[in-house]
Amino acid sequence: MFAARQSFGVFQKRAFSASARQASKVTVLGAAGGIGQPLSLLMKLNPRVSQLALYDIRGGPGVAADLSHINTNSTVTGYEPTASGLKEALTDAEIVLIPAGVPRKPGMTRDDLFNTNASIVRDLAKAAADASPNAKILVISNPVNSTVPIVAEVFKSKGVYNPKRLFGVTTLDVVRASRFISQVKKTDPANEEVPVVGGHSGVTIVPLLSQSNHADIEGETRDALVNRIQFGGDEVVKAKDGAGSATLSMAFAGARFAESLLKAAQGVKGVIEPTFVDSPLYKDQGVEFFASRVELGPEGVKEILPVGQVNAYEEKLLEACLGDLKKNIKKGVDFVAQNP
Ligand SMILES: NC(=O)C1=CN([C@@H]2O[C@H](COP(=O)(O)OP(=O)(O)OC[C@H]3O[C@@H](n4cnc5c(N)ncnc54)[C@H](O)[C@@H]3O)[C@@H](O)[C@H]2O)C=CC1
Ligand SMILES: O=C([O-])CC(=O)C(=O)O
Repeated sequence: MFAARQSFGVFQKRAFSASARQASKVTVLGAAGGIGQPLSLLMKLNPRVSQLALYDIRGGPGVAADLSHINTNSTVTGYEPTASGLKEALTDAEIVLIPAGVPRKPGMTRDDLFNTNASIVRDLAKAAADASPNAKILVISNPVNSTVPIVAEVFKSKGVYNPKRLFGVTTLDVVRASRFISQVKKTDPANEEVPVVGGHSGVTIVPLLSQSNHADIEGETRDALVNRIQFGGDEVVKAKDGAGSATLSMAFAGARFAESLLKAAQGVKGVIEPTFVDSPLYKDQGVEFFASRVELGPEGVKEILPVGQVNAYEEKLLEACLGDLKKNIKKGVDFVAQNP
């Protein structure tokens, strides 16, 4: 008990000095949704955030009024679903989190969401390129493998694209990998880190168990674990039975990634997160975006770390990933070319 209280005190003290260092406005687009609400709550609890701007096509001001009663120092503002509301929400943002769009129902793939979510993300990206061209853009809306290239193309068309500031949020995959491996090995997930590279759907999700604490996992146990990490999203979609996909674990993961970016911006060194970015790693194979471990810095991406050594099994997983990923990326790029 004493140790727990003591570490809480240390956390509070560090958090206070961080918040005193720099004002950080965080904007959430899609803030009234299943992910948006708990994600906004976690941002309201983050002492590194000074201003929280909440926008949704419905319900933004209500969520903002509710959260604004929480006794942390940040201000919370909800915006009307108008062009000027969106512009105000985005102006001066350091971080823009985008969980706007429809979620899956059982039987759907993430790619089945493309027709609806592509135009939602394109339009929000246009507004962000105009109102907050220097913000770090964190794309949660699926299919991430395509929506991130959509944002890139929109920013390019407006002459404000900076690949260091665009991120597909794949943190949930590493959160799941850490939890699932700890269940297999009966360990504390706090001590389990499994790099997950590639993209964010099915076989494009490539867990590198050989780089975890348990490189010895083999055979059926390995196959089942890899499959569970790749299709963890489906597990939740099925259990929710038509009521959507992961929201609470995604809010946790999104808040972790935003916190890492804020930390790096506020001077903390050595912050590393896996994320889906404009990446040189497989460009020679025509794959422009790829998730890998990335060191974050004040500008966003500081250094994209290599995939590292993989075994023959993982080499095969990577092959399958790259084929699908290339198609998903092209679909996003083509969409903006055909529907500017
Ligand atoms: N990257 C990841 O790991 C994950 C991504 N997702 C994706 O996140 C997205 C959101 O999921 P949920 O929050 O569960 O859905 P939801 O339907 O509960 O919430 C989406 C919200 O977006 C809003 N919205 C729709 N169009 C908008 C627009 N043009 N501007 C602003 N807001 C708009 C809706 O009004 C709604 O409040 C889905 O596409 C889902 O597939 C979900 C889980 C994990
Ligand atoms: O599975 C989905 O549709 C939502 C998602 O991306 C995830 O939970 O990883």
